[in-house]
Amino acid sequence: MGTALVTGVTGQDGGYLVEQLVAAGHEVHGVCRGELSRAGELPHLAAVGSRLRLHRADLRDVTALVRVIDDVAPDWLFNLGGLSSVAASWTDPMTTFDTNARPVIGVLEYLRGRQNRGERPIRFIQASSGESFAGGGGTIDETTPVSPVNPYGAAKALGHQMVGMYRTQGVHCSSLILLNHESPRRPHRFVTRRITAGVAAIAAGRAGDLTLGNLDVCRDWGWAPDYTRAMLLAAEADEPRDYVVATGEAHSLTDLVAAAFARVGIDDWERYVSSDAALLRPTDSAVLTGDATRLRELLGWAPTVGFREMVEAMVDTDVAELGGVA
Ligand SMILES: C[C@H]1O[C@H](OP(=O)(O)OP(=O)(O)OC[C@H]2O[C@@H](n3cnc4c(=O)[nH]c(N)nc43)[C@H](O)[C@@H]2O)[C@@H](O)[C@@H](O)C1=O
Repeated sequence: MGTALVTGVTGQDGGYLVEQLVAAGHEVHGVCRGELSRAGELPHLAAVGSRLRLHRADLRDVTALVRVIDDVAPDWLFNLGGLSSVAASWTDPMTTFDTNARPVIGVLEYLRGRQNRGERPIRFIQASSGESFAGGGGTIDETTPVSPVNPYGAAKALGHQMVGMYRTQGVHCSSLILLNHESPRRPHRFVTRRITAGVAAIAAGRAGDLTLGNLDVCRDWGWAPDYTRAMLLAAEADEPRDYVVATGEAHSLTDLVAAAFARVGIDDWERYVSSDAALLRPTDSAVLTGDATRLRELLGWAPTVGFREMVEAMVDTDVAELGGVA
């Protein structure tokens, strides 16, 4: 059994990864920015109890982060932390860079130093993003050139590229290029949860409409626990590599809205949905999907939850939270 250290432990992916690591019998440490007690109160983190040990460090303070890594000396370091919203990256590009790019460089430098000193190597898994490749449009694989269209994609692109460079220096580091991945733990600022929570509120009679941006965008929406399982597989693989993590299926936002309303028995959903120009993103790629052939063939990965099942699980959770359909 190994020891894992996870940054971004309070996020959607951090939580699922912790649960999977604990279930596999590993010792798990988590890094979080805020009060440790508040992180420990998240029900799914509280449920793993003493199998998870929390450490406080802000990713913007690379020295503090490296100190935690040095203290824990894990076998695997999963870097999932950082500002993850494309929309927010336009309002705070500096924090986007400081949390998504700078710590990656700092950590890789530390790992290279460890290796040069002959210390036990730590395997590094970086959560990269399909957004770093959005400029080309269409389907991305591991050979697609970097082409970000927003500060988030650019900051993540730098982290991804640094991983590739430090791999040439002998550091055991892999970059997982994650397409959109969702779950009932997805924060409400992301579109899937906005939709499923909005549909649940309409079904419960608590809201009259749902305001969205561009319904024509197509994305490759997968099930978040499948994506954290890919991270574990990459960590266990002897050879470090880049891997695209995606279902390979593109769905429009209209498909998603229709599937969510169908789950609560509403077919004439158009009358509930309106568009707000403030939610449009002019530089957005119309279509973004991924080809996970490498991950499937080399590591035997496959998604376990399809698009409709994912939407339904999210709607069901939101409906249950509101006490059911009116
Ligand atoms: C791969 C990437 O995936 C995620 O970033 P995202 O794609 O920006 O996620 P989202 O759910 O905010 O937008 C999805 C699409 O939906 C469109 N859209 C329409 N109407 C609304 C709307 O009303 N709200 C939002 N949020 N989006 C809307 C929006 O313009 C975009 O085309 C993160 O995990 C990120 O960390 C990451 O790496």
